[in-house]
Amino acid sequence: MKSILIVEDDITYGMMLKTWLGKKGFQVSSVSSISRAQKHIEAETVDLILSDLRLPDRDGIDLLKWLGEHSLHIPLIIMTSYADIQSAVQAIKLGACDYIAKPVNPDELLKKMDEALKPSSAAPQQAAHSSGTDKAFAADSTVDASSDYLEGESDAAKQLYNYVNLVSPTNMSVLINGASGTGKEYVAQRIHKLSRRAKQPFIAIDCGAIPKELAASEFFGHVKGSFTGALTDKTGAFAAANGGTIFLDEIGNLSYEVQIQLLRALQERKIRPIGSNKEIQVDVRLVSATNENLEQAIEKGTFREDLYHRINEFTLRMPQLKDRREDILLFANFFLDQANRELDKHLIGFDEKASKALLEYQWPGNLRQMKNIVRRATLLAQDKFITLNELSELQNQVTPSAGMPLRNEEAEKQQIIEALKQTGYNKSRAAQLLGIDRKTLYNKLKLYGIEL
Ligand SMILES: Nc1ncnc2c1ncn2[C@@H]1O[C@H](COP(=O)(O)OP(=O)(O)OP(=O)(O)O)[C@@H](O)[C@H]1O
Repeated sequence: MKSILIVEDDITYGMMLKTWLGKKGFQVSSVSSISRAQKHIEAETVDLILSDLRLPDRDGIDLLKWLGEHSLHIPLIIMTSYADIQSAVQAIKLGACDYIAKPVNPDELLKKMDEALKPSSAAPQQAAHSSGTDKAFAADSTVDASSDYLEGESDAAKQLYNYVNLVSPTNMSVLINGASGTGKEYVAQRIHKLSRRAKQPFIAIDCGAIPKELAASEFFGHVKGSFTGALTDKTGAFAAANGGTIFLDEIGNLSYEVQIQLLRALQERKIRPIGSNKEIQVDVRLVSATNENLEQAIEKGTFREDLYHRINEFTLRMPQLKDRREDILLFANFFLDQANRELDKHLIGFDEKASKALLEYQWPGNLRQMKNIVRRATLLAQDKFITLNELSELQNQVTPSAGMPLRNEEAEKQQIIEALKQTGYNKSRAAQLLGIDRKTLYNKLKLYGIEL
């Protein structure tokens, strides 16, 4: 597999390019300055460099000169938003094999890369972006699968783990966005395991669970006597995670004051325990998770925009279980195996009706709910297979054409919301499920102020 180095200071653009080339079967690294590029080239094999022209420290031309001075014959394609002919000509004179104007046209780039890789390629017949190497790329992404972890085979899962594999080795702050129980913490651990920090600590903090007054001490530690109740010195999570990864779950729950302190710690890479006058240098990678819309929280003024940008250099969106149908039975059987081991049972699987019910259920609580339901069913099952009898929870969802009981307005509103969730917000199907026509559903959405 050919290895490509992208030198680009626009992180989002670099990441996009990296993802795309990764899918084409290249092994891609991305750095954002010339000095980092030099370090990378000294440490790793690079077959081709794609470099921006203007970078924060120096420009692509300097990189070319440096390569020449070090007799490194690595083909380099200049990418430039300022497709000015002068710089391009100068770059080519200095040994760049080509240049391409930004925004880059994908086909044109692939063609130029092909050209650039040809002369030095040891095995030219092995086209780097053939479907064969695409497969190799996918296979790479599943290495390290441990028995307590399942990725899934749906498109949504493949896309998610493609991103996880891309972002893990970087130092980027990752924000994992998704509904409760979708596996956000699992993904955070995965990012840590696949990073260079894997041997260092992974410290998880549930920001929703720590009392407001104690949050700063949890993060940064305190010295004995610094406040009532500080009976001993305490090491905060940042110091404990030094060299490793800190995972802040439900980050939207942090108070405004703690957000300010957190931002400072991230910007300056230094923390000061409460009551101490000594600052401690820390090197921590941040992964955060939320199930709320932080952009809305910013608009409401409850979440700081500057912190949001700090924690969100890369966003991962967790798919809901109902949107990864191909994975439902995989996970159900996986949780069954886990429960078998845990409860010392030997069930074989789910019978046909049970499997159908698993597939039809909407899983509002996602993987966590499924794991609990399967564990309970495993405990209850008398025979070799789990049947509908052990899956009574699955019967509680709104059933088709039940007709909507006009109990009270709140109950009706909740039922509409539930039906919408269960149908992936498809109004026609939700109306069907509720036993009312579409028009009535629209009227009720308006009446209850339900916005989609
Ligand atoms: N990929 C996976 N493979 C196997 N089990 C998983 C996977 N993802 C999640 N789980 C299981 O589902 C449960 C819920 O996952 P997790 O706690 O990561 O979800 P979450 O999105 O962080 O939830 P919350 O928002 O409620 O904190 C975990 O206890 C774990 O057992």
